[in-house]
Amino acid sequence: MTTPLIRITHASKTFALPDGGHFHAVRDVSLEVNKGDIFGLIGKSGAGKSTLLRLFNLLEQPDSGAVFVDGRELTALSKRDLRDARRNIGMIFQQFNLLQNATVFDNVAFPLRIHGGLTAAQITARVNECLELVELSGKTASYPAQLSGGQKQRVAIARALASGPAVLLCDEPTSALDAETTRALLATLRDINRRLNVTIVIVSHELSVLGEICNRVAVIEDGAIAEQFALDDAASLAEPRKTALGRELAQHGAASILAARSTPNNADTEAAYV
Ligand SMILES: Nc1ncnc2c1ncn2[C@@H]1O[C@H](COP(=O)(O)OP(=O)(O)OP(=O)(O)O)[C@@H](O)[C@H]1O
Repeated sequence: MTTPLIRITHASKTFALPDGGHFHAVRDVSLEVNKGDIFGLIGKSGAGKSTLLRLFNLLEQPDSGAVFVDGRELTALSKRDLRDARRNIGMIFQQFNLLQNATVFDNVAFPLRIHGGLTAAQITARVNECLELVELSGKTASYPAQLSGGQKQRVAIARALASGPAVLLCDEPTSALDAETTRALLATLRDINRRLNVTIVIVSHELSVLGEICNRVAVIEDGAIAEQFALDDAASLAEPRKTALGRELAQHGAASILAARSTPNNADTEAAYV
């Protein structure tokens, strides 16, 4: 049986507006993400995707509701314990958010140094391991300004993975990248998910991005989950969809399943067993 690694129950988030009013960015959202999932959040601009994602590691505090990650209720932790729990949740952003005056090595070492507990030799070994993972071993001494967008995002991924998290949150990770770099970055994320068993939650407004790597998606409309379904399951894809985005994603998923079936290896497997 699959276990939920992340569980959000009845979370809501309201922002105060300058005119004294309030804006409900997230409305009573409950969802579960299973261990090993690549879970996508899609929706129009302003639908509340990023705010919802930022509730996963409490970068935004919900007004009500609870957030559980890997068996701990984040919403019940002290500041100190939350800092500790966040080592289990890496995050990357659309604009990479690297330290501009630090080298690639120091950017990746940053979370390890602030959390303490590791020797300089252990930090060096871990940083090198993470940079190897994202194929940037040759760039340790470079500064962010000397890197391409794709390379910057790879440094951000290495930094997010440095503390060995179970979860990686990705907020529009490919929006600033061209199509080819996007494909390569998605392949890296898929590899991290499979090889390291890191559960990924990814926000995007690009259908092709989520269709490419997610096994499960939720469509966000007006701060709430309009629908969610599996993209890798033909039965789930065949069910009627409530939203236009859901319909398009389901078509994308169905096409991917068909394409996978018609690749020579799978055709051989089918021929051998059917
Ligand atoms: N700190 C804030 N204060 C006030 N309103 C906010 C704040 N953060 C977000 N909002 C509002 O909440 C709504 C949801 O924002 P959010 O960034 O979560 O949407 P999104 O679906 O990720 O959009 P996009 O795809 O454009 O990034 C928007 O209308 C936004 O203006």
